[in-house]
Amino acid sequence: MGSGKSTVGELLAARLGVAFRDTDADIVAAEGREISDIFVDEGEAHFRALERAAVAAAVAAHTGVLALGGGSVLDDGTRELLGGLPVVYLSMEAEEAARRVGLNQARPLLAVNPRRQWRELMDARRHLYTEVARAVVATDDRTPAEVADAVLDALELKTATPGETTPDPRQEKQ
Ligand SMILES: Nc1ncnc2c1ncn2[C@@H]1O[C@H](COP(=O)(O)OP(=O)(O)O)[C@@H](O)[C@H]1O
Ligand SMILES: O=C(O)C1=C[C@@H](OP(=O)(O)O)[C@@H](O)[C@H](O)C1
Ligand SMILES: [Mg+2]
Repeated sequence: MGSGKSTVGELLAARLGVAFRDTDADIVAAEGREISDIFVDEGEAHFRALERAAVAAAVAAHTGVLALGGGSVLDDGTRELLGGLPVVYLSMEAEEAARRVGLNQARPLLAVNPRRQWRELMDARRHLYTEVARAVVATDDRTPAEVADAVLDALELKTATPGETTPDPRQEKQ
């Protein structure tokens, strides 16, 4: 959570000239409510069932860049579906995670003690991210645009507009 899957995924799709999709956004759109509300109303197990279906639908139908939620790899079937696909694990250290998502209420699994919860989740999941990943890209000291460039390098992908660097959305807003 917070490594930049949604942010970098969108930039990467723009660089490649392909569509972007995010399974969390698919779930929110289909359910008509926020992820935190799904967790509160029906619990994590229900969210995981929605997520499993959302990932399967997106992997079957989508051509382009797909951002998953950080817990989707917990599902055995999902990890199988990802086998053979160019999956990128965006990594970062706990300190950076706390800076990025520590005060953000949108992630129910980090609601109480973000730094500790993030560490515990990573300790339980790191091997799963490594298992499904074709490439691992560290994000700590990189802007989202630099992460997108590193992903392109790691997967040896060509951009739709060669020679152009990815614009940094935070700079564009100023
Ligand atoms: N490389 C980065 N450097 C600094 N902040 C980042 C970086 N990547 C993402 N962020 C910020 O961190 C937060 C979480 O990013 P997000 O893309 O939602 O992560 P994820 O989808 O992996 O949970 C957002 O506020 C985003 O702007
Ligand atoms: O890691 C997790 O268990 C989760 C990650 C979130 O997505 P991001 O990884 O995009 O933050 C979201 O799916 C939900 O809050 C649960
Ligand atoms: Mg996300």
